[in-house]
Order: sequence, then C-alpha cells, then structure tokens
Amino acid sequence: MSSYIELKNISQSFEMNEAQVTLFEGLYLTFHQGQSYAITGPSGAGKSSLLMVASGLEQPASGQGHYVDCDKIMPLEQAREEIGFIFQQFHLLQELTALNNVALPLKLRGDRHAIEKAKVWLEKVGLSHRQDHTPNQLSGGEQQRVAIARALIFEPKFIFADEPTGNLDQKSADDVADILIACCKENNAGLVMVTHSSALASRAQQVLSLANNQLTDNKTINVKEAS
Ligand SMILES: Nc1ncnc2c1ncn2[C@@H]1O[C@H](COP(=O)(O)OP(=O)(O)OP(=O)(O)O)[C@@H](O)[C@H]1O
Repeated sequence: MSSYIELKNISQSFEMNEAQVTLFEGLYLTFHQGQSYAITGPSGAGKSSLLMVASGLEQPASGQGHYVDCDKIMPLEQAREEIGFIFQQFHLLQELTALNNVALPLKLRGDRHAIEKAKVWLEKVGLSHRQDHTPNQLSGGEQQRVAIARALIFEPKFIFADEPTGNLDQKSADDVADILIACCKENNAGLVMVTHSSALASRAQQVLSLANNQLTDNKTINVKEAS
C-alpha cells in the first residue's frame, strides 16, 4: 500500500512589525506517494512556507500534519527518512565532487555501497562524465541534476521541490523537469513542487493555487481521492 501525507486544518501566520500576517488558514490537503503536485500563486502568498509545513521542516501555527504508511501514522517531523528536498539554489556542498555530493546522504546513514549507488544515480541524471567535478565547475542545470540524484538516492517516498527550475534557462529548466519527473516516477515517489513556471506546473497531475490565505484546485488529473 502506498503512503500519503495528510495535513488537517493547518494555518500559518507570523508577527511582522507588531501585526499578525496570515499566510494560509484552515487548509486540508493530502499528498499521495507516486503522484505529482504543483503549488502556484503570487509572490509572497506563502507557497514556500506551505512547502516547509507540508514536509515537516516547519511547524504550522495551528493544525496537524501526518505521514501515513500502511497502519503506521507519525507526525511529519518524525518522517525525515521518507522525505527528500530540492531547492532553487541547489544547496550542494561546494568542497565535494558531484559524486560525493550524491553519495553523502547514504554515507551519513553508514551505507558501505554509497559510492557505487551514487555512480548509478549520476548516470540516471546523465552526469557520469562529470562525477569528479565540484559544483563551481558545473552549470546551474547540471548542479540541479546532481541535487535531484542526491535527493532520490535514499529512496524517499516524497520529494519536496521549491522552485526547482527557478534559476535555470528554458532549455535547462525543461531538461531538469524531465529528469525530476522521470526519476520520481521510477522511484514511485510523490512529488510536490512550488513553482512560478506554468510550463512546469502543467506537468503535475494536480495544480493548487495559493492566494488570499486559501488554496484553489486548478487542475486534477488521475489523483487519488483523499483517504
Ligand atoms: N519565519 C518567518 N517569519 C516571519 N515571516 C516569514 C517567515 N517565513 C516567511 N515569512 C514571510 O511570509 C511571506 C510569504 O513567504 P513565502 O516565501 O512562503 O512566499 P512565496 O509565496 O513562496 O513567495 P515567492 O514566490 O516570492 O518565493 C513573506 O512575506 C515572508 O517574508
């Protein structure tokens, strides 16, 4: 049985200049493993904040998020092993080669086959020939492909991606989108992307738009009903 992430009645707000700023309020959301989702909306609407809450990296002001797998239910912040991240700025370690960046999550888990597995993943993202290069020797698109391999190598059930193509030209953005979607599909990982790109959003099965504290469903294709 595939897993899912369930958010119930979540709200997020911050104090700003002694005023309370609400980003979203009373949202109910379910993300299923193996499905793809895009969150769009105007700048400052709170998309990244929603991604942080939905992935368990930040706590909501109110409401709850759970990761559900078979009969196992756990708070999102305890589901770190099941969730991988991709960021607009790549966030690779500059002193490490592409190969060692990809291998790092497995090395940290004590996997003795980390380097062999990282080689396989670099091949999947088309970068075997750049394995000994450091991030500053790679283009933006290549760095993001390394970040995709690094995020997927420990086979998380979900990938959360914040503007994964935001720093790239159109050609690199298309290539990165192809690889990201194909790799998530191959791993049967759920993919949740925040993006300003209508081209990238259109490739997701469900497109949600965040504006004025609320989410609107703009497109749903073949997404399972919320459990
Ligand atoms: N921890 C925080 N404390 C105070 N304000 C915050 C915090 N995190 C986010 N904000 C504010 O919340 C608002 C929404 O930020 P967020 O980055 O989630 O928006 P966004 O929709 O992703 O924007 P963009 O499309 O421009 O990236 C911003 O005004 C931001 O400054």
